[in-house]
Formats: sequence, structure tokens, C-alpha cells
Amino acid sequence: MTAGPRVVVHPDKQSLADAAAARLVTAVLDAQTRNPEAQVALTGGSMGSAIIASLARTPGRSAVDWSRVRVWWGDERYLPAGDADRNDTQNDEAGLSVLGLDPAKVHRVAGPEASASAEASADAYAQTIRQHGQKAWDVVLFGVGPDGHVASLFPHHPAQRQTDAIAVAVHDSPKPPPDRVSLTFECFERSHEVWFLVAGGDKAEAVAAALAPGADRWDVPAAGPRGTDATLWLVDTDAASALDRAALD
Ligand SMILES: O=C1O[C@H](COP(=O)(O)O)[C@@H](O)[C@H](O)[C@H]1O
Repeated sequence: MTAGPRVVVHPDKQSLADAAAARLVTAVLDAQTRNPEAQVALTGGSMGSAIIASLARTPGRSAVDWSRVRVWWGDERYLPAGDADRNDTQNDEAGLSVLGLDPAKVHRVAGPEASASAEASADAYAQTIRQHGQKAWDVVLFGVGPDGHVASLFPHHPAQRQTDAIAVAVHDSPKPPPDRVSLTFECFERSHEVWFLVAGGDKAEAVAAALAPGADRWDVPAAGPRGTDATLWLVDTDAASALDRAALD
């Protein structure tokens, strides 16, 4: 069973990031009452860094035992460690280190300097998830591209159709860089909570398309992932502008 999408509209990008950060603190605390460790999958892009920056500033973060949080990425651009275009680098620059995570529990996707190919990196990441992952992610964060992509699962891209795998190599990505590693839809199915964080008018059509009844993930990947407990669309007013607001209230 999965939870149908629920939309929460915030006035602007900053208040969305701040509210999502506060929500994440609560979700992590809850997860740590269920299990020894909380499992969180981070995301890149504009909102992926915005939530980390807000988290690093929120006083409520001190309530969490961050040494009991295991951090993953839903996708990574297949670039060398430290490259400014990597999702983890952008999250680091936003303040990830301020949280006090245990570096051994921060699971980064290997880049070309540490793996023979994106395929080898995807296999190694899947292996690490098998070793350390619990039965399900507690929270998976997604940004959404203007084309409706999530993680590195793009519309009409064959990597979307990979089954029987936790992680997949993505080549010829329509958004640079061309080579990436992404977790699969199959893997994201094991999520308690899935949160889409979306700000900006350039994302409005993608948000409306993903939330349209009967939306197909092949056309709009963001229509795919759902949590077993919650599927939250945390959006700002601009990103919500193509939604039928009457239907949201
Ligand atoms: O390439 C990617 O894009 C999305 C969204 O990025 P944005 O800058 O349009 O917000 C991101 O969530 C994803 O993780 C990433 O690799």
C-alpha cells in the first residue's frame, strides 16, 4: 500500500526550505524511535541544497542524534569527488558538515576517480545499500526538474525501466552531465515517506503533470515514487501555480 500525494503550499522558496527542514528534524526523531538509525536519502539541485542550508541553521536540529542518521543520495552526477556539479558537493557546501553526522554513515556515490565506470559505481552503491540499508528509507527527498525528472530518472529514458536493481548507471542524460548514477523506482518503492521539494514557476507545469490523475511515470518520472506512509509535495506558490488550487483545499 502507498500513500496518495498530499500538497503543502508555502509562500516562497525560503519558507518552503525552512519548513521542510523543521519537518525533517521531526521525521528523523520519529524514525529514531522506531529503529536505532534513521535512513535519509538526500537530493541535489536547487531545493536539495536549500533544505540542507535551512537544516544547518535551524536550532531544532540539536534535538537529533545525528550520529544515528545514515545519509544516502537518490542520485549523483558521475563526476570526481569534490566536483562543484556533484550533488554531494553542493550539499556539503550548503552546510551538511554542521549537522555532526558520522562520516562513516554518509554514503557517497563513487565518481570516475574511484570506479571503473558508472555501472561499477552503481553496483558498488547498491552493494553498500544492501549492507547498511534497513528495510526501508525513512525519508527520501526529491527535487523535480522542469521536465518532471526525479533523481536521475528522466522522461522516456531507458534507465527508468531498469528492474531488479537498486541503482542504475544513466548515460546520455538530457541534463548535463551526461553520466550519472541513480537509485531505481524499484528501490524508491521501499520508502516510508517521499517528499518532493519544488520551488519556482519554471516547475509549475511539471508539478501539475505529476499530480494529474493517471499521470504516467514514463512521461513524468515525478509521478512515480510514493511512500508507504506519506507522499508529500512541499511546494512554493509559484510551483503550485498550475495546480487547481480549489482541489487542494
Ligand atoms: O540533476 C538533478 O536535478 C534535480 C533538480 O534540480 P533543480 O536544480 O532543477 O532543482 C535534482 O533533484 C537531482 O537530484 C539532480 O541530479
